[in-house]
Amino acid sequence: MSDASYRDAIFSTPLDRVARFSFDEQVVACFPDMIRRSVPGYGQILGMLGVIAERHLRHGAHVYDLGCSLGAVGLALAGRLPADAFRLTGVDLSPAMVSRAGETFATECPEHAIEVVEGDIRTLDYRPSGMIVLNFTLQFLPPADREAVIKALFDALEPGGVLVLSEKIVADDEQENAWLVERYHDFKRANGYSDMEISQKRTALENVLVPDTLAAHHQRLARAGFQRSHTWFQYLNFASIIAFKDA
Ligand SMILES: Nc1ncnc2c1ncn2[C@@H]1O[C@H](C[S@+](CC[C@H]([NH3+])C(=O)[O-])CC(=O)[O-])[C@@H](O)[C@H]1O
Ligand SMILES: O=C(O)C(=O)Cc1ccccc1
Repeated sequence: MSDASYRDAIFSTPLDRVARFSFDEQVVACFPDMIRRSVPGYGQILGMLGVIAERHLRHGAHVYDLGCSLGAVGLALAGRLPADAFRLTGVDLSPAMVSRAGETFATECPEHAIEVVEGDIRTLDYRPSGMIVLNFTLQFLPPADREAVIKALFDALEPGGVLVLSEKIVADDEQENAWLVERYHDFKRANGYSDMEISQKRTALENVLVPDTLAAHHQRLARAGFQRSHTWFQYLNFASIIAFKDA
């Protein structure tokens, strides 16, 4: 398969009926462009994941990248840490994503111990790990399934391990939320998306990407057993949390 990446124009023509958003071949082909133009702070978060791994990961520990898409998290870690510093398993439900990610690691960082597996993070048999990353993935699980996954990740983490959870969020306060969503749409417009693209994608994501509040995330992490969790990044209605399992 070609590794070409295209500009995201998926919602640029008027559709009679907007289908539910899915991570199919069409999305895979333009995914790097889509996520960079649609997720405020995406590049900054990736850069910081390498720094967090340097600080918190025991040498040689195992890392999970859950909902790895094209492998951006693994590439960010491999760009910053030597090959013997960690082993990584990327997991994704989309076969199109998994095959492209596997090819990318083989060409970009063949020395690093990185594997990609097709699987559902709700049913995976987790191995002990030092760091687990959910970079904009939990938001796509049905809300009722999220608690059990976070509990399973707490159990899989070794003492002293960290979970990094990046998510689109909704603010508790209605006015604050309206302002954040309006400015988020401005952000997309500034990145070249038309009003029609913004509106059709919004429809496609309804009931597919269901955001939680930051408070709901922190409470769920605490219920799962995490002793501490901090919001370390927020840019409009997108945020990243780090949660710690005591050593
Ligand atoms: N149940 C599931 N099990 C496994 N994977 C899933 C599941 N549900 C959805 N996915 C996968 O989660 C990924 C979410 S994208 C992650 C970006 C990446 N982390 C990045 O840092 O570039 C975020 C976004 O597109 O906003 C997709 O590849 C889905 O196939
Ligand atoms: O584009 C959006 O509206 C988003 O919320 C971000 C996003 C990015 C990539 C796939 C799905 C959602």
